[in-house]
Amino acid sequence: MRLEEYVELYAFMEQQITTGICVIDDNGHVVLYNNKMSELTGVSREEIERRLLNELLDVDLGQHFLHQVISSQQPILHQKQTFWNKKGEEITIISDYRPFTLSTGKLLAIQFARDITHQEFLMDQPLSRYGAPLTFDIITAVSGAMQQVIQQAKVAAIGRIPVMLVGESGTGKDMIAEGIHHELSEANERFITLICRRNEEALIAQLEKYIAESKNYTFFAERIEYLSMAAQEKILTLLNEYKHQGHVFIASIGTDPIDLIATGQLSKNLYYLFSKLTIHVPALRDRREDIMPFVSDYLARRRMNFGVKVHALSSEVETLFMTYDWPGNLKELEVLLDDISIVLTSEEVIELHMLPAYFRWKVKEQRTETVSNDLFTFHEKQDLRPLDEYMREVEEYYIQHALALHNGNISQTAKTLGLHRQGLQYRLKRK
Ligand SMILES: Nc1ncnc2c1ncn2[C@@H]1O[C@H](COP(=O)(O)OP(=O)(O)OP(=O)(O)O)[C@@H](O)[C@H]1O
Repeated sequence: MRLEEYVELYAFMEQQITTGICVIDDNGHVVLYNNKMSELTGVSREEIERRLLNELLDVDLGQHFLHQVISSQQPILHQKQTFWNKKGEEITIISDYRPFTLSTGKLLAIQFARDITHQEFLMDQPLSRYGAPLTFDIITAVSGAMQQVIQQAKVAAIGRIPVMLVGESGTGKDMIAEGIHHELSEANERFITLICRRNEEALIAQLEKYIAESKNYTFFAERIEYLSMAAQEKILTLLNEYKHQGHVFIASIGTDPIDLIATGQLSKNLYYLFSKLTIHVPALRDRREDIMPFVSDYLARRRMNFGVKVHALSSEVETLFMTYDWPGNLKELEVLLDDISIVLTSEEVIELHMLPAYFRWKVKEQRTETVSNDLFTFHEKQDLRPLDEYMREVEEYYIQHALALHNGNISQTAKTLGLHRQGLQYRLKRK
């Protein structure tokens, strides 16, 4: 085939393929953007070509990764992202980012984005970030309190007892529920998460479908207090109706069940049905011994999956981690480590200046008197960070504050901040 014919064919294929493709050059300009990518982001090709990617996209479609690939010349694979595109649609993709050098020496980075929005919607549970079944071995449980949690969870698994997991957000109740599923005396067909924060009609339909099957399932109703009373009563009826089948039922709540019942957020009868065994999962601040083992485990996974060298925290960072209160528990620690590691290449130790500004602010807020100013002043060149990165951290901090002042009410917060509700939701979720 002649070169021109090949180019013609290539152009056709590039626009027909169902993988989103975005290519940037080493100046951050978008040099190729196919139809599928436009469909995913809601931004037209004409709008985007020859412009700077981060100028155009309110959508963080992995600019960090594209820039990182250009500078490191190393591929980054299998990155899952959920975002709201310009048309307000929730999209989930899995991307590979690869470097490419043209014969002219020009450096490019290519993103290949696989659209898994539909599968994600149909899936009963979020993709496990461990890439392996979530057994008890994966859970960090060095502290006596967590060892006891695992012990109780194993008893529940052996006896196939309904369990209520009680604990703050981010303590890993979902992992314990899945751990129980993998430890069952006789294996169940599947672990099905009923996400109570989403559409409750869909949730009831999902439960109705599976519960009537002859196969045995493990149902995990995550944060059951988010359901309306009517939905809770419906679940209760279904569970009673099928209680003689071999299904296993687990539920979680975020706070004390007695308070939830008193405030009308939790059905007393549903609570009794689940709480043959109630397991309290302690907050991270009450089991600080689990912090460093979790960090070591996280860094080991990072080294294995991304080929980075990081293996430790500096003593200042370790002290900070051990004294901070972690209101978002292990999930907060994990997200922070994600944010730090995304920019790591050859560094071996995480130093104080690598901590994102939003985290320094949070620490400062918690302990205004005790924290040294060093955390917030940028007097060394190495403390400076790219402006867009810094501004995003400021933005996140500001939004979190505004939300707290509005008691978590998204509509009111969005109004105060002059954003559409969807825009605020996108900003909250892109973390
Ligand atoms: N003990 C743990 N060991 C390892 N990872 C943990 C542990 N606890 C939490 N994590 C991390 O935090 C995530 C769980 O956080 P998640 O917010 O889902 O917890 P949760 O208690 O189920 O919260 P929610 O009440 O919001 O449903 C896991 O995906 C895991 O990555």
